[in-house]
Amino acid sequence: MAPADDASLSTAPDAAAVRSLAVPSDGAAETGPGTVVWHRTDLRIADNPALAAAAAASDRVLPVFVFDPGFHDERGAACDARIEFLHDCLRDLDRQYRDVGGAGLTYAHGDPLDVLGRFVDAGWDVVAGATATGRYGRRRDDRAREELGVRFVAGDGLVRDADRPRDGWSDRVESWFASEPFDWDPRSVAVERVETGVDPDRVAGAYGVDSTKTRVPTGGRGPAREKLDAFTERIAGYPGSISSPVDAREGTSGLSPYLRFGCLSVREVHRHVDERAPDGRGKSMFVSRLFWNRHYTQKLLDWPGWLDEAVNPVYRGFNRDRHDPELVAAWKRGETGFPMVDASMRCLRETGWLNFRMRALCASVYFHVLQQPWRIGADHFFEHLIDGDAAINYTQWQSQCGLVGRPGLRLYDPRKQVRDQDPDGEFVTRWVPELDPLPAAHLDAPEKTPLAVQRETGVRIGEAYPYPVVDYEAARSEFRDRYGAVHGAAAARLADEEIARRASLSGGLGAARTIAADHGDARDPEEADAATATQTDLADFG
Ligand SMILES: Cc1cc2nc3c(=O)[nH]c(=O)nc-3n(C[C@H](O)[C@H](O)[C@H](O)COP(=O)(O)OP(=O)(O)OC[C@H]3O[C@@H](n4cnc5c(N)ncnc54)[C@H](O)[C@@H]3O)c2cc1C
Repeated sequence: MAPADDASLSTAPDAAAVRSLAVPSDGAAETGPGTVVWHRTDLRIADNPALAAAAAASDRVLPVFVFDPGFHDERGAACDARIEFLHDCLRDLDRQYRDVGGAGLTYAHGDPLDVLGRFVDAGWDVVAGATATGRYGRRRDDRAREELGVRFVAGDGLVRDADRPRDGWSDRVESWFASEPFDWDPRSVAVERVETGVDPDRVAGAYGVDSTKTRVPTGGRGPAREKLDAFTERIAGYPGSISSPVDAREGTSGLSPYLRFGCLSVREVHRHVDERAPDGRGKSMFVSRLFWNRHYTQKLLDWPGWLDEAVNPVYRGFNRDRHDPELVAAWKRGETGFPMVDASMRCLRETGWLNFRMRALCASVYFHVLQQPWRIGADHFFEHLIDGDAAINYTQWQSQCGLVGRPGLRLYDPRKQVRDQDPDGEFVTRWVPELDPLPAAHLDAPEKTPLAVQRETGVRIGEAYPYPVVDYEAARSEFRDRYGAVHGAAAARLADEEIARRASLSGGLGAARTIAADHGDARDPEEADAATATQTDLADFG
């Protein structure tokens, strides 16, 4: 997005406004004016560890969201639709505070350290929920802790207090799911607010936020609860609707953007489904996804480098020498000549959402077939996904590409995905309308359509729609050779404790050592066709 009149938004609130917040006359001055709750990705007042801690510590809390120019200006990695979704969530958070009798949410703007520093100078304490972040966020939070004394409150189910976080991890997460939510009593604290002149509309105007995406859900806790209720009703149909990109749109929960911005806590979702959904496969599969959410987030907590470089050093720079900007552009635009990939990439760009299988397919074709550097692809996803969550997106990309060094590379065949997941061509022709006149039988590989059919339907491959940008079989086999040549070395590196820790496998260091022992230095990686491979089961989180 282009900043429109960024200059009109200075750092706010200014120090005078912060000082002007009246200090209560009841002696609270001795303990300071109160506690600021710095909201980040926890845009709710229920089951919020930082808010509960603030309310326990002070009679006055002041909830703040800081619009950080680094997120909103040209350095920001989020598409406008994700920012608009965030803005919905913030308006909703403001309402949540008002609904319980508080004054609402304070919208601040500027470098969070500058903004929070003004409160600290005026005597306020600051608390925030601890979150898993990449290196930038970790540096920011470290500075906030060291320079301003910000207290980061854990309570998101991730393991922070153990030398080996993966030992007994699933038991700990399970007991966190079962534990009581964080609570606070709005009648026992005054929720304060300071007027800053900043609000989501002004920020949108100042930074030129204006999304062109369609079908983007409305952010906020209200819409999130509606989705959760509706999904709980239809959960029995969940297993049958996960894989097809058409069925998944209405069949999976649609909760990912709400979980990403913390409109609901993962624990709240777990509890709701546990208590209200009928027992069965749908429920157990869904609950295992909530574990995956925590599993991938734990990975980023364990190593902030996931966003920047391959977790296994052997794969650092893999595909870099093959970087071809035209191939990357064709993938981004949805013009690769592989209809399922093209439909998915156009759908991602227009709606900001794809189901798991299509995300995995696009990542696989990008890295294994087009053989392009993984980070560019992962960044593109992260930009366009409404649920773009650094912790899940980059770790999933590395897993799907095979950068960890585990055996069992998942190579998705884009043509098989059409036959299996979209046999009538509904998804493909919705997003690649130029193929609509072709009989569905040719949609898996339009380039093989007999010329007579091309003439008859007017769909000339090479004109109306491109030939595949690479020869699929040749590229796949070449990738296997290149990958296989170094996989043994990569697996062997998992014996290195430092690498094993950062890989943060669900089975801990033991699992990493077993892979190194069984597969280290092997000549060929084991391969599993993703179309038949099953994903990690809940039982694997031991
Ligand atoms: C390359 C790639 C990138 C991805 N990037 C993201 C991302 O940025 N943000 C994101 O939330 N999910 C991401 N996912 C995981 C998954 O595709 C989405 O969570 C899911 O499609 C969201 O739709 P839903 O909420 O309807 O899912 P549901 O099937 O209803 O699942 C419920 C919740 O479980 C969690 N979940 C489901 N599948 C996974 C998974 N495989 N890994 C981790 N958590 C999971 C999510 O929080 C999701 O909202 C990615 C997957 C891949 C392969």
